[in-house]
Amino acid sequence: MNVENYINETLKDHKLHITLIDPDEQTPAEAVEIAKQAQKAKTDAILVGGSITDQEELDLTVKALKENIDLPVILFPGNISGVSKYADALLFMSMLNSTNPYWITGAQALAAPTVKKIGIETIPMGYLIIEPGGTVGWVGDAKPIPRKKSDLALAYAMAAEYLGMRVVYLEAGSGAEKHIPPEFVMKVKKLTNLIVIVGGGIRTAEDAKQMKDAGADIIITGTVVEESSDAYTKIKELTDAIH
Ligand SMILES: CC(C)=CCC/C(C)=C/CC/C(C)=C/CC/C(C)=C/COP(=O)(O)OP(=O)(O)O
Ligand SMILES: O=P(O)(O)OC[C@@H](O)CO
Ligand SMILES: [Mg+2]
Repeated sequence: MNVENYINETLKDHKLHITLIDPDEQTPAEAVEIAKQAQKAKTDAILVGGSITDQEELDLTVKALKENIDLPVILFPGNISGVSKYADALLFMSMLNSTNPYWITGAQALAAPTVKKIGIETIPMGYLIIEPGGTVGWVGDAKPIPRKKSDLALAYAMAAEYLGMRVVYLEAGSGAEKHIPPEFVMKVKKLTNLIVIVGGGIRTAEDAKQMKDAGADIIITGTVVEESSDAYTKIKELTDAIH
């Protein structure tokens, strides 16, 4: 299965909700339980990654997910340790507004030979950090885009498209108090042909609907599910708003 085709085909019918699982937050068995609930609640794929990733834990988690669920498993690498041969695809991402070349092209070069060896599908993606930016912004030495400066995000997104990327991820940071302003999504959607992913601080059906109405193609949630005692009900609330 080609994951990018799956995304594009699904988009002909509805916008996507993707459940983010951080392999460092639970055991592989617990990750499978969450993913099963997410699948039952009709999430469209599972994203696996975190700002700090132990490669062995990642492999065990991805392997367990692939053996037990029927959804695409996509890697969201926080560093070169975020690559696993068991996944279906890898977001081959560059943090375009980092101040440190390591996060723009360095990690990518270091990971490339491994990516080639395992032959995993890669999806070229521009990763943009918007205020507050959270742990990811701190780890990635980002210069977060101010919440009032959506034009800056648009300019970076247009550059991402001209560089040949097919996806842009507008990130407020995991657990952000507020998700990104809808205006960011509207502008990028209107003036590029990129698949627009949004994440960070999306917690409720209302949040998700606001992002969907602004034009987001893929809505990612991680923290709400980590914090919820009933993953199924929480994800169902989100997928109902998005689909
Ligand atoms: C292409 C390859 C192999 C690597 C690129 C690596 C890059 C550019 C990383 C950017 C910087 C970074 C730290 C990204 C992390 C993205 C991510 C997986 C976030 C999700 O993690 P959560 O678990 O939600 O967040 P916390 O870790 O903050 O809990
Ligand atoms: O954990 P949340 O706030 O859902 O954020 C998800 C993702 O955008 C983090 O990289
Ligand atoms: Mg985490």
